[in-house]
Amino acid sequence: MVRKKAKSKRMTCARRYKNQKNINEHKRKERREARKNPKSRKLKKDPGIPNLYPFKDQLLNKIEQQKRKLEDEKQRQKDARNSLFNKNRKLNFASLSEDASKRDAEFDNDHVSEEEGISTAIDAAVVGQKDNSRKAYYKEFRKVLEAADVILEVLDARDPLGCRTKHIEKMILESGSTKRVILVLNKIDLVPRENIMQWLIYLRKELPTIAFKSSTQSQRKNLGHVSASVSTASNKMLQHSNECLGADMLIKLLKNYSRNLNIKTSITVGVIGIPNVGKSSIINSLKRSKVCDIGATPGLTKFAQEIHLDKNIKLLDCPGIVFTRDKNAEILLRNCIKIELLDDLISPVELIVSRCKPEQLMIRYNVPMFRDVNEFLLHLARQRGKLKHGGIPDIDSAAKIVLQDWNSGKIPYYTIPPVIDKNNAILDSTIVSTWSKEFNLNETCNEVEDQNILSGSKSESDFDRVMVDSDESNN
Ligand SMILES: Nc1nc2c(ncn2[C@@H]2O[C@H](COP(=O)(O)OP(=O)(O)OP(=O)(O)O)[C@@H](O)[C@H]2O)c(=O)[nH]1
Repeated sequence: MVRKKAKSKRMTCARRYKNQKNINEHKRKERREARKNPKSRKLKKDPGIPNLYPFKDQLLNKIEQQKRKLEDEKQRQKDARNSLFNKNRKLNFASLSEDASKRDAEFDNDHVSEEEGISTAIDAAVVGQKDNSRKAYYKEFRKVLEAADVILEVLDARDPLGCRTKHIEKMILESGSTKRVILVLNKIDLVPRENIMQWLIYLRKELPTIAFKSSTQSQRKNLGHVSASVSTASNKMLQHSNECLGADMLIKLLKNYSRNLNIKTSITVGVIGIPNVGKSSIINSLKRSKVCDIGATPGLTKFAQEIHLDKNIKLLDCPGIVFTRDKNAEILLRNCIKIELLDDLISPVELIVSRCKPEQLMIRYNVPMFRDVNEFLLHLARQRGKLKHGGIPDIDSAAKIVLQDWNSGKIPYYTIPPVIDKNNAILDSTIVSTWSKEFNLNETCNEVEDQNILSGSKSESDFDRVMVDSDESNN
């Protein structure tokens, strides 16, 4: 029997193109229809098991049992993970200390004596947050701490004490190791210059401190530096510039240290601080190119990253860590916890509203007079079109807007340093004088250089300010 030859499906190009065009047109039409009538896009609801099905009860029981079994299994795995982690935590200390002992035996001894303090930190870093990655961040943080010769502790100039981790500083300094700590007061463009000067005086009583503004330029390479030696007049023009300020002074300090200690190889400089203070931005500014990812979301840096600034200086970027279990409104205002992880968005906004003048918020958000935070958020939600089904104002979305503005500096705020109390000082005041020679502090970090850096920044009279109490109790 002769088999009939199958008909070829080949067609002319013209026909194929025409078919494709028709298909595209059809899909476009479907999309348009779906946009016009979103309900039609919804998946059909599962009708469930029909009542007439004779074994409905048995089937439902079986499903229920399976569900319960699955939940039990999940809980069991969770418990096992937790107990394993608790067991490992102590081991981690031992192994980390072992590494440290290779570098510096004394550091290790003190570290063990500080176990209580660090344990609190690790608890804080791991427990009580929905973000479990903090455990990994803490490990990276320890690595940086142990590898660094000089540690740059980055503080947000708007609330330096709120960002400071004094127990870590104390642990490093009292370990008797040769590690040095420099405080970097970043984001000075968000604070009036008089206030920065006050903070520099306050902080320099305990540790070398420099004022810094990271570059916020968007290009990948050739990020600009402004030298402190440029004239005051031209610096004034930099008031709104995106270029970096203070990099020269910082590099000079590090080079002085390397030269004075006659270090032939490179020095390792660890950059630490709570999330979002600008650690990665500082590294990018020093390197003059975008070598680290930066962004307004806290917790962007996830691993320690090594960057070679030049043959003498190696920088280590570090994930930011919050050293407290507490999640009170004060801490939330430091932008160190992701807004998405907050259970209560209203309390921090309430704190902001209580600190701002009502007129300030009314002008900024173009809302009418309000009596309390709820009324303010209702106005704002309506004004910004943040509405839920049925036109109900979405106050959570409105609260997010306010928190984002607070953190990005659109609502300007700053803190005043407390009165210097020698009896209350945690760090020994002799530290600065001892280190002064190593860093040539008197030559590099003096008032004239500071004035040069700050001459372009805004003065107190230009600020419609919000005053915040300087609170370090949570660190
Ligand atoms: N205005 C201003 N903004 C800055 C400055 N430095 C950093 N920022 C901004 O602050 C935000 C956080 O900067 P990052 O460098 O990502 O901060 P980080 O400390 O590395 O953050 P994590 O990776 O979360 O630990 C970014 O939106 C930066 O643009 C500064 O000097 N001035």
